[in-house]
Amino acid sequence: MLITGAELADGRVRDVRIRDGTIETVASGLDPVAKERVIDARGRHLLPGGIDVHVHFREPGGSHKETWESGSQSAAAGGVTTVVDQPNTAPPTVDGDAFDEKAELAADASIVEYGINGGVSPEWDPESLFARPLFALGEVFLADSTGEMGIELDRFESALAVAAEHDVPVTVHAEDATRFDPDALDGASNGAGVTASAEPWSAYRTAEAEIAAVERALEAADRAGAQVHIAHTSTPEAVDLVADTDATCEVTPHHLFFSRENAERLGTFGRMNPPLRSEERRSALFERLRDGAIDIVATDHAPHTAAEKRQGLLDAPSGVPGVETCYPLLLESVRTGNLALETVRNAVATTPAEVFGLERKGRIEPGTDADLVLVDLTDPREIEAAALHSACGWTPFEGWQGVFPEVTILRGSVVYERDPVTGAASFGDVAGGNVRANGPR
Ligand SMILES: NC(=O)N[C@@H](CC(=O)O)C(=O)O
Ligand SMILES: [Zn+2]
Ligand SMILES: [Zn+2]
Repeated sequence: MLITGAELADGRVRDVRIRDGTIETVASGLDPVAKERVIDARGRHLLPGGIDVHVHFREPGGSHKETWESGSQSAAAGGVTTVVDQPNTAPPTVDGDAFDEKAELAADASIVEYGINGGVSPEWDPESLFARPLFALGEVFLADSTGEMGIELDRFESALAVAAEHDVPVTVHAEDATRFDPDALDGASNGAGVTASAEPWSAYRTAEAEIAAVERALEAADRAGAQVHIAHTSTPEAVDLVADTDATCEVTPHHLFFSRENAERLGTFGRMNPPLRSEERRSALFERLRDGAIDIVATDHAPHTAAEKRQGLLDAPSGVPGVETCYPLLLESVRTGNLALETVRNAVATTPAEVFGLERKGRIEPGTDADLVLVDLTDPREIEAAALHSACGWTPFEGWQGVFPEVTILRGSVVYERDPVTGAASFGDVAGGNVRANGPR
């Protein structure tokens, strides 16, 4: 395949030749060879496929919310070519058998590359788990969230030690439940079918609870000599704590674009852990992304059905979908001049690949996997749930603008294409693989 005349994130205009799933040449003036598919990319940008290190595709056990098929289609349609699935499934991915069950589902249905994380719980079996090609350990929950997998500090410290021994990174859900404010939930509307404001949820799961948990997680990781990555960091204070260490952090699109000021309108669709923060913290978080102080944007794609979310605030599950709207929302911020394109490319692809050791991914260079996204930065579209592919059928970003992929390519094959005229989506006959498939770590 030859992609001609594409602009790269650094502004160079290049032709890119792909052979056997790998980028062979990035140069100017390449001519097509016989029978080669040519994609004329003039006027468009070619970016590395997104690497979303934090998704919940819900299988096994939660396929009414999402499946590997629907979740990976949603990823491909949003320009994401590698996802990392979290362990709070049913059964939780806390032993070798549960890993194997999930790995089989992913191998059968995922149209993007995937990593499968191992989980930590009182029942976890590190021996059988670490005998599998784990992507990472985590998210390790320091407070309960969906799936009630919260663990105590001593178990966290022993998990860090095992992970360090196996040289496996650890992703941490850092909230300290002892610093939640349960009084904030008094009187929270719990009427079924009432989309109560999410505001009490933000008052309950306080910013201080995140900051304290991040501090403790960083100290424990330092003591254990483990590589730690802080999941869905929602406060600038926590980002700054991480910046002072060799740990890494991620922020989600919902914490970059929504704040407590949206809690009323979103109702229970705005309930997630950690919760929405103040507008002041949101804008400070966005500023840190703009200034390159945030390593990674990951979505914490956490679909629940609309019916599940339409319960009262105390009963609705936490979490919002995001894998299909992440790259588009960030590219819209580039189009409107709020983010640099290289910042977005780094946060969505290059840095996740570096942090998690995916040497062949995240960059458009000879010798890397041809995981690519073609976008027209002059052509934003309205985000509509009906046009998205997650099984949950809704998005908190309904009505927002996003720059969506025209073509998504996985290891040299077209995995997703949008008809330029009708906008209809088509998915290629492509199977994603386990990015740690080189056997047990
Ligand atoms: N973020 C959420 O609010 N929910 C996530 C779990 C998690 O990431 O805590 C989920 O799996 O639903
Ligand atoms: Zn979490
Ligand atoms: Zn999560």
